[in-house]
Amino acid sequence: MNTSQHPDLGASLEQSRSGLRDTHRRSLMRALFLVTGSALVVFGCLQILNGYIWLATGELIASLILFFGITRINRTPRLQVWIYSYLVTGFSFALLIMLVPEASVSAFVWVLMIPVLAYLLLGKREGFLLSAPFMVAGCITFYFHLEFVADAGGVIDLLNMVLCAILMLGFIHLYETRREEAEQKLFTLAQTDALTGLANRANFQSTLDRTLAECARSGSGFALVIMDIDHFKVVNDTMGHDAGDHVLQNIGKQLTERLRITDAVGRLGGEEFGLILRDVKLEDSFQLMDELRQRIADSELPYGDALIRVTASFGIAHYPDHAIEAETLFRIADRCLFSSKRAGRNRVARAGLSPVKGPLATART
Ligand SMILES: Nc1nc2c(ncn2[C@@H]2O[C@H](COP(=O)(O)OP(=O)(O)OP(=O)(O)O)[C@@H](O)[C@H]2O)c(=O)[nH]1
Repeated sequence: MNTSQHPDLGASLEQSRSGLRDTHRRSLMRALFLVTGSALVVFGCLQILNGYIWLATGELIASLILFFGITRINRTPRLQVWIYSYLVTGFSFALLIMLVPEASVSAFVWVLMIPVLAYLLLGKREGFLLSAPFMVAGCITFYFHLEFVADAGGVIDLLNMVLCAILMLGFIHLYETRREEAEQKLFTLAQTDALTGLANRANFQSTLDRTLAECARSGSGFALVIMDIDHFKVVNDTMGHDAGDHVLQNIGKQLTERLRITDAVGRLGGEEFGLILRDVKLEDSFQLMDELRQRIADSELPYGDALIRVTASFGIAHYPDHAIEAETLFRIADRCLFSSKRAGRNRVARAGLSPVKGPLATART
């Protein structure tokens, strides 16, 4: 049964593991393109004044590519390719500058920017894999650049650089790990009903929308079921709210245990649950729900010294037999549920047919 590992949630988490969310990554890339593109124009002009025509040409061409990138980055489906191209070229270029014998010591501060950009744009795993080798290469280049590493001043410079690079990488790694965990927790909370652990209404609705789209493509059918516990108020009023909560949790468990992994269950609110049964015919979904109804009616739930018995009513709408839109399916299933309740409760009703009679509802302690 598919609840907490909701595919939409999975996709969101996958995006979260790539560093910033897509829209933020695009904004950051645009800002980076603008800043580096402009800086390259300035550097290019300075190189011309210094007489380094080839270097100036390279920098000006790179700045043109970056300005072109600003116009593309918002719409490109290949965001990851753009990010990798930018980071690998940028980091390699920074290393190249550091390798030039006349390079200023200040050029090496860019080594510390490597993990910041890589983690923000690629997330923890890929960010580490990309930044670690470039940072090591930067530190080694710095070592050779110092030349007089044997004297105390050189050793201090080298240690400052290495320590700062390690701390930078470590802190960013820790920060990104915590951020991913917090985001994962928030996603789960936002999509889950806290009491039962099932998908909440919004999560269930998006599963229904996705199921509709998939079934429209594959041509298969599914059933939307709305289930409501009968006279649930009596349980709350006679045994207390905690007993009511206990019943809701137990019913949630019974539903998830009985259904297939490809099916979905959610708590729509109060004592109402929603079920999506994939690849079933109307008649089969009816049989399955009647079996579930009987199982709920037969079970006795221990609570303290008492045994609680409840019954439930069901309404079924079938895609595509009854409707092909989520809203209409919901309306039909709801109408069927209402007719089950009106006919005496503890029943299953499907659209187009009259409710099938079952034994009367009971709530007994
Ligand atoms: N314990 C508990 N009770 C809840 C929760 N959410 C809603 N309820 C209660 O569920 C009850 C629903 O009552 P009604 O809407 O009258 O429905 P019912 O008593 O089940 O009657 P029918 O649906 O007509 O069979 C109310 O007493 C609500 O307070 C919850 O999270 N926990």
